[in-house]
Amino acid sequence: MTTKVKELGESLMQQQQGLKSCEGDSIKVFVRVRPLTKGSGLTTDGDQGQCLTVTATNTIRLNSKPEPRTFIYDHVADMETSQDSVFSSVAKNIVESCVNGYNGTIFAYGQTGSGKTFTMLGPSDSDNFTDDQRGVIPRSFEYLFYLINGEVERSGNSKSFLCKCSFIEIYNEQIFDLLDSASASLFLRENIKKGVFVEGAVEKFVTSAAEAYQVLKFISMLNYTMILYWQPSNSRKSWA
Ligand SMILES: Nc1ncnc2c1ncn2[C@@H]1O[C@H](COP(=O)(O)OP(=O)(O)OP(=O)(O)O)[C@@H](O)[C@H]1O
Repeated sequence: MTTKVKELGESLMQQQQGLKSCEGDSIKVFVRVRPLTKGSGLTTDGDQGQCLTVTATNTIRLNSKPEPRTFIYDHVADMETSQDSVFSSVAKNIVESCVNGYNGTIFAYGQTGSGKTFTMLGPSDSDNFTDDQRGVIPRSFEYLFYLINGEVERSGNSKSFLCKCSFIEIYNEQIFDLLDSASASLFLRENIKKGVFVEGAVEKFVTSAAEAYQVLKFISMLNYTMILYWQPSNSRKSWA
């Protein structure tokens, strides 16, 4: 337990040092503390002392020895925080900005079993488009199309939106198209009109949250794990 607390402390320290170098608030860091679920090997095994405590909506106290340490983030979700509440604090503003013409990224990072897939997609054994526990991605699809439909209605159909989605995997510093498993690795390009883009990646047109979710389901059926960033050396992966 002590080693675990030390490792966690070092990891939190590194994250905080990274934060200090970020100017302004265009990058926000949210922490979610996952519950100790039965059967996952992540219970406290009789030792009821938890290695950290959420002391405020933006603060974690690490119960380290000899002194506890406090870390501050933009937002901290505790073990009881619902999927809906995580969506509201993490993704809602980004989806709204997106409809107003700004780029946005939501990136989940954490060690294996820490809850990235649960947070981003939902429980592994459910239909994550209808489940109450569905995660940030299906909720973002729904909210995006809710906002789009509202805009179109308010404009008396004079406004229209075009939505396309791509799914790519970055593995060993190569980019692969998950919507075209036959394609060779792709290249990242940049131009004035499009900004940064992946040349040749398949783009699927979608007109509703349900359609966007069907594309996501297609990827899952192919047994891909939607890994957009992968560090094979320590088997950590991230969702974006
Ligand atoms: N906040 C939570 N509430 C309830 N269960 C959770 C929560 N977070 C994670 N879990 C459960 O913990 C287990 C591991 O979570 P998950 O698969 O999301 O981790 P991961 O970070 O994606 O792991 P990996 O990197 O190995 O794929 C799953 O059974 C998931 O349902």
